[in-house]
Amino acid sequence: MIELAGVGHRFGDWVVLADVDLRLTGHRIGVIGANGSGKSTFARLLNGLLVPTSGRVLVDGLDTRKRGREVRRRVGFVFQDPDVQIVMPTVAEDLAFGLRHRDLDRAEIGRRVDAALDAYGLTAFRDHPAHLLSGGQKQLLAIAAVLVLEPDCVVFDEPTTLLDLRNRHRIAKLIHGLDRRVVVVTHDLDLVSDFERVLVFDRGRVVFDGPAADAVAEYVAMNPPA
Ligand SMILES: Nc1ncnc2c1ncn2[C@@H]1O[C@H](COP(=O)(O)OP(=O)(O)OP(=O)(O)O)[C@@H](O)[C@H]1O
Repeated sequence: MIELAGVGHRFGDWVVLADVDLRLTGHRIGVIGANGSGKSTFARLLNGLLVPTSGRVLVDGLDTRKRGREVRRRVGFVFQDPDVQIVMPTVAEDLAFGLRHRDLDRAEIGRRVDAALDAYGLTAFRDHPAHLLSGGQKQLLAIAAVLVLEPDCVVFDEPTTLLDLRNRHRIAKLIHGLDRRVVVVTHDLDLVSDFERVLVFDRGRVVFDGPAADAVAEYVAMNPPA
């Protein structure tokens, strides 16, 4: 359970988020809204990548301000650009990286890496230099590297923006098939079109919170053609 209570965030004097009170229940939660409306900032608050300048974010009751490490074990984060997330030279090493900081022996790490390679269609690329993968493969690897750590919830910040249509479909399918809570920030309205809950952000506030079709209609109505 992720809960935001009286959350606000500013960068210097610039108010980016204000008065956000939410309980993130439900399996799939979309986040849409205009450029600069605070979506990415909101997403980063959910696993303590950022801590709010006012209010509290609690993950299973743990305050992100004090318990960031435990929070990040529960809530994984996938960045828009996989290049900022891929840290090791090869695909298998990158998948193993996060697992090394867990209390697991080498054999178990190997088993989990093999399972992740298989699950995400990356087995043929096991020893491939990660930086030479295609954009779509890199995004798959970045997602796999988060999922291999088995977080309860995964936050995606614009996961399809840099992808061609084929890879966009691939990532959309993967997100839809996940058996854990997902929070997806996106301008790709189709990606969240069947989510049970979509938040619409406008100038740092949540202005709508409801089923996808209604949220998208609200967002479209807020932005009529010029
Ligand atoms: N590190 C930072 N320092 C100062 N201002 C920032 C910082 N990060 C974001 N901002 C500002 O905060 C506001 C909200 O940014 P944010 O990235 O959360 O919006 P967004 O809704 O995700 O936008 P987009 O759809 O364009 O990605 C913007 O005005 C942005 O310029």
